[in-house]
Amino acid sequence: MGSPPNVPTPVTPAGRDGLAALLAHPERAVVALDFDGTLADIVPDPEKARAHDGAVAALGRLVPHLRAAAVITGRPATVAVRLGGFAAVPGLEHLTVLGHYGAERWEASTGTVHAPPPHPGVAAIQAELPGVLDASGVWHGTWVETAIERKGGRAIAIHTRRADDPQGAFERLRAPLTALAERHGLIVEPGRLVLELRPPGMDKGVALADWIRETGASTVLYAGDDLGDLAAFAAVEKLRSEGLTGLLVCSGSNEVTELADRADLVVNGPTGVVNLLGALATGLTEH
Ligand SMILES: O=P(O)(O)OC[C@H]1O[C@H](O[C@H]2O[C@H](CO)[C@@H](O)[C@H](O)[C@H]2O)[C@H](O)[C@@H](O)[C@@H]1O
Repeated sequence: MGSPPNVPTPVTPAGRDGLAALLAHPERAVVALDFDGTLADIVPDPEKARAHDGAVAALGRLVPHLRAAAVITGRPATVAVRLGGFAAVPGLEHLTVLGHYGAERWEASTGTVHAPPPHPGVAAIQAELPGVLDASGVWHGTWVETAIERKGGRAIAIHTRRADDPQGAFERLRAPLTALAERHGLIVEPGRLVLELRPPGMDKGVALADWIRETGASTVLYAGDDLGDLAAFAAVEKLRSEGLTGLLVCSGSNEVTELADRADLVVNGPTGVVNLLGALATGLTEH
């Protein structure tokens, strides 16, 4: 099957193979997508993020053609389900949402979440955090009132998007928050104007590779926008070296460039991702 109309051509041979395999045998292919910045536009208040217009509808049309689909996100799984509107959607009856970088798992088929016990370091960090932030020299102004995202007690994210100098605040907080995380056995996951303190031992690459293995798929499309997605990109690159076919899609932004350099296809943010998903769905439906 040639590429359907409105499906952009990947710039790499491996990406073109991945796309061709997905179109030829969608029943052997899986699609995995990041949430913030990929399926949802970046907004100043994390609680106000929502799936981009048409995202859920496009997924609802595409996913029934596929072996499986997943959202892999740094958000708690239930938060992504709520903000994305992924529950009880026709076509998404078997969607999987892997939250907290893969540590949590929500299944649309049952509505249940599996999660490990919270890491004790998170509570300890929560207690020490005000002192560390006060000592940073940037922790003042109205932005601080909404900058801490508690993430269900399983991680803590400090957002600088609403600071007067977002990048400056990010840089100034990075070292003290890294030291704080390390004191309590956590790691710092840097993202788009966010520093997240979270338990080690899981990342989107491990989560994606395990899930692909579980589905038995031979082709994967992965789309992401942020540094946390690099592990998933690396996992797809490794699986490709072992014979799997795959298409790496970057949801492009001017905040993060690292993924664009490694992607087979760069699209214009969540709008471009939704257009791609919709065009794939249309192509597979009309085939
Ligand atoms: O893995 P993701 O689904 O991409 O989640 C990563 C982090 O995304 C969220 O923060 C980002 O989106 C916010 C809403 O648009 C934005 O305000 C913030 O600047 C971005 O970094 C989320 O709030 C974090 O908890 C996630 O870890």
